[in-house]
Amino acid sequence: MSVPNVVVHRDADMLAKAVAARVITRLVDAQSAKGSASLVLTGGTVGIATLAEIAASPARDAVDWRNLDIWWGDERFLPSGDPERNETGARKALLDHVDVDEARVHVMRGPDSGMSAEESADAYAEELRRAARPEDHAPAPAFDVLLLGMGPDAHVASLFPEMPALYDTRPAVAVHGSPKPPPTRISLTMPVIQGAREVWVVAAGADKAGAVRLALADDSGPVQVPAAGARGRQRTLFLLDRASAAKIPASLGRISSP
Ligand SMILES: O=C1O[C@H](COP(=O)(O)O)[C@@H](O)[C@H](O)[C@H]1O
Repeated sequence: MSVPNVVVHRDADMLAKAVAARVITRLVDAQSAKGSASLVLTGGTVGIATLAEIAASPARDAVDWRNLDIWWGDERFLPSGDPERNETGARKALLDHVDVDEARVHVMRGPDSGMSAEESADAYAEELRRAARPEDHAPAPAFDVLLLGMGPDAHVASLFPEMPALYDTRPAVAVHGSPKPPPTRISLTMPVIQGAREVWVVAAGADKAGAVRLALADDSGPVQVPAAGARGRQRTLFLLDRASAAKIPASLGRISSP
């Protein structure tokens, strides 16, 4: 697993713009190297703002959108089209504006599919297994970029502190009793997150400062601090605004943009 690098931007708006530019560059590089790329989306405030900035970027069509697999780190278990679904936010902000191949948009199904949360998680786990290649050495693809938002409680995806999903080794799981509404969710598990080539944790706002500090502390464990387990195989980035970076110890290296 890689050691996190921290990059701090002026504010949430600049953060979303800068992450959007990074996503575009990383996808273009991956597609140049191997023809296609994979991107895992997150919900949440900065996550969706980043997608809107990708859509607004003049460089957005440098990405070959049809040669991209799109996955989600988590989903709120709500019917298709519900405004609280991460999928709905992602479609509105980005996917409705670019020429994606629907067959490569891997949504986590909601209750309108007729599936229970467990069945939906199992179906997603199966889809991940089918997409994994032998060189991934895992029951899920080694995603090029896996984006994660983070809550003030340090949750990432729908992995909340101390909850059973944090011990699960299946690729995807149903989460019940989420402390953040809605209570039922589907989430990738920690081994799948840690199997991604690059994990980028994106956070903004003073309410996240304590969680950011804990997520970067050497002595935090992922059961109490799920974001402390958010590490990629090759690269981990914590992409922050100044407010969320305010409690990081001065001794921890970081790059600050103007
Ligand atoms: O519920 C969720 O929350 C987190 C963080 O959201 P934010 O609004 O505090 O940025 C998000 O990463 C996750 O995907 C989502 O389902």
